[in-house]
Amino acid sequence: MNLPESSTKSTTESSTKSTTKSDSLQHPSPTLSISSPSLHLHVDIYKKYVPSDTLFQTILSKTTWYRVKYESARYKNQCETPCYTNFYGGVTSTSPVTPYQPVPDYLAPLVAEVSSLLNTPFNAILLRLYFDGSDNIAWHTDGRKFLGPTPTIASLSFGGGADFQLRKMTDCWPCVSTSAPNSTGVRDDGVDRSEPERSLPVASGDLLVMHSDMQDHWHHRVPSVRSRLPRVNINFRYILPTSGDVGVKGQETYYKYMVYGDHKEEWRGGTIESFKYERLLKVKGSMLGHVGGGEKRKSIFDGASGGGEKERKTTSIFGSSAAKPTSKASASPNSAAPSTPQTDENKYLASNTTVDREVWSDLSEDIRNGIVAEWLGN
Ligand SMILES: O=C(O)CCC(=O)C(=O)O
Ligand SMILES: [Fe+2]
Repeated sequence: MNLPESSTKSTTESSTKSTTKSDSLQHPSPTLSISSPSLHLHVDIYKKYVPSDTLFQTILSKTTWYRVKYESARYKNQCETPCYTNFYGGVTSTSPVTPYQPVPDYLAPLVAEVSSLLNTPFNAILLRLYFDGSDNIAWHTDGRKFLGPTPTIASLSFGGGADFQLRKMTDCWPCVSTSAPNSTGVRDDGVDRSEPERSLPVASGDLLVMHSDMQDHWHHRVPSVRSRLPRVNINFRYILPTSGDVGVKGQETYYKYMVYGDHKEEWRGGTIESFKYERLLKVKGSMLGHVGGGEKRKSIFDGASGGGEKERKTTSIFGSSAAKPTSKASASPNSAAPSTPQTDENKYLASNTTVDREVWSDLSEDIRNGIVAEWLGN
């Protein structure tokens, strides 16, 4: 928030998304914009959008978290969501049957600021607490009818870093169908295996935005990792007020899977199990001990992506792939030994797995494009 205007926007293929709004003087430009209409891939990243950890601490101390339990209609078994959640807002606060919790006062200015930045009047937020590295969210799309055809989804991270991963779909779940234009006629899982997965490291304060038609073509997830410091994610959604019953039902679904699961009445009665961060720390805190003196960020290349799946080729723009010899920036990050000249390029390559906003901005256009092109698999 209120980042200086010095950050430089980098785009590939096209830069159709305008950031030159009338109030752009107050808003930062994305640190990085991925815009590939042919791949339907549209991601903007604002590194360190929130520069301090104050808000993170406030969220941790104030939020009531739920670990939602429900019976899966598909698998007919008891499920528990794989991280702690809560949900606020939505289109209606008046219906006696529709659940609604107002956005807390201390988060309202943030919602207003992100709404203004992205020109989207977000009216709902979804909070997730990944207490440790085992908490995760599986492959999914955020596309829902009541969010409109090309929803802008903003995702703000605090605390421990994570790999935000993307995989291309031939026809996005849940609408996998044999009648899709590019369907082979065989019903499959809809994953486009010809396209490498992407992995974007996100750190505390980073705002990641998916927009345009991306939810129809890409899944995303945050996999388990061997260790991670507690991480909070705020996801900003705009439920269309005009979406009528569909919107109200959609809102209810969010509350079901983020708040009360199959225990709506207990929630209403105030007896559903909930968690405060302090309590979690007391009960589970010792497990964080093995994180040791600090969190170890792992790139997907060293097999720490977790999730128990067979890994496919994944590229990382901020991680070690940036050091692969497909661009001028071909030295290994570790090769930035003391004797290496401290050029911007070398500083970038030496900069761990997280891009340094200043260094990235200072890289020449062709190096940035080379790295982005590599990330896109071009
Ligand atoms: O934690 C994240 O970065 C992503 C969360 C997410 O995808 C969601 O809430 O839909
Ligand atoms: Fe999501």
